[in-house]
Amino acid sequence: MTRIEVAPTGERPYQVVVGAGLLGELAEQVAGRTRAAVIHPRALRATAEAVVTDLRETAKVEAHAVEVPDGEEAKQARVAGFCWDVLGQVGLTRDDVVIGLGGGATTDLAGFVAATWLRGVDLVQVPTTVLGMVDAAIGGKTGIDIDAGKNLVGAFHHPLAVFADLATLASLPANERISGLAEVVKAGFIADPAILDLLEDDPSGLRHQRELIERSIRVKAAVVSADPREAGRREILNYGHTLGHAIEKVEGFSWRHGAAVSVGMVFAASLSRLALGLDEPTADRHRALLERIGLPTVYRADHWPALLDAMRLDKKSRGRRLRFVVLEGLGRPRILEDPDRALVVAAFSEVARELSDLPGGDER
Ligand SMILES: NC(=O)c1ccc[n+]([C@@H]2O[C@H](COP(=O)([O-])OP(=O)(O)OC[C@H]3O[C@@H](n4cnc5c(N)ncnc54)[C@H](O)[C@@H]3O)[C@@H](O)[C@H]2O)c1
Ligand SMILES: O=C(O)C(=O)C[C@@H](O)[C@H](O)[C@H](O)COP(=O)(O)O
Ligand SMILES: [Zn+2]
Repeated sequence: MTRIEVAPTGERPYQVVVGAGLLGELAEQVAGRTRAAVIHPRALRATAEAVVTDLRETAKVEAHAVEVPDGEEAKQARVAGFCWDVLGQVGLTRDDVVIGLGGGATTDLAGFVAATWLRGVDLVQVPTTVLGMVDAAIGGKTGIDIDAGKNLVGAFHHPLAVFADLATLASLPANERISGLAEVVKAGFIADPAILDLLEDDPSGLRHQRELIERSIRVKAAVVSADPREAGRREILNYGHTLGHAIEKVEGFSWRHGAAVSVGMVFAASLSRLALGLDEPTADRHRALLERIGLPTVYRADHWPALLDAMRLDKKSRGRRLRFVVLEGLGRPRILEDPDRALVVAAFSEVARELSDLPGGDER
């Protein structure tokens, strides 16, 4: 078992525990509470039942399963409302705890519910996807989507602990694992290039899975510890996300997050080359690696006006100015303020394809 500390300035420090079979650890964490609400997606009903039984029998906690839709469908105001109603019915108090069990969509929702219920109750995150383990469950960003865009409503609310149980990944579909690898690649380009070497050695991410997960967690833990509320440095975790989130919005949240971020990183690498002179081998390494992993690297050209509109509501924007995370070099991210529009269009043209030239299949 590995324990990685997150020590956000001004907040209580907590651990990300990585291992296989962490139910006992979870029971120990919540023992002493009266109630726990385990928010989980439909796909994890059996796992949630096992967790609830264990919490009741081992930790003597009155645990309740709260089932929400799978994936992004859960990140909606009406689903948060459903969860609040259930918490009201079971009488969850400020001494009790919300547990987010699932992928990033579930942990984002559960975190938001915990942040808002009674103006904030304790939260424990149990990510069950690669993406949730390396990114979403850590760092306290919680939220939901609205028609105007991705994650536009939310709160910062750090968990008490994160239990990344590698055994849960056994049932994860391959396309979800691949989507999660996009955030692993992001961690590689912005902070830890050894991650890129490991993925180039085995693009499935399976042979080096544990090392990839732990290295990515360390990147995220270091960044959010230094800047828990995104006053500055934390923005680097948004590499590839300005265009990525816009794609998710324009596609009605039907694309996987990692797939959208993958296209967004190829775009950001092109912008880095055009605006800052990022060296070509590093820029080209993005597309080459993401394609080998099986992630998309192109997007339909005709959606550019809608993407631009969506990017204006990105949380990094200030007034009318767009801001992007770009690379000066490998592992050297920075913010690019209000770049010349011609450069942004030129970078987009490198990922843009006519509809007839787009690959078929379920690339998203
Ligand atoms: N808060 C943050 O810092 C942060 C960081 C990165 C991403 N995110 C968010 O995370 C979300 C994406 O998360 P995700 O990629 O984990 O996808 P997801 O939560 O949508 O899960 C993908 C699918 O896999 C199912 N699933 C989850 N665990 C499973 C398992 N072990 N076995 C079988 N099926 C399982 C889910 O029910 C869902 O259908 C996006 O909404 C994104 O915005 C948040
Ligand atoms: O933790 C962060 O900070 C991130 O930006 C991590 C991202 O991978 C993640 O997708 C996050 O939800 C994006 O946040 P947002 O503030 O751009 O909505
Ligand atoms: Zn992300």
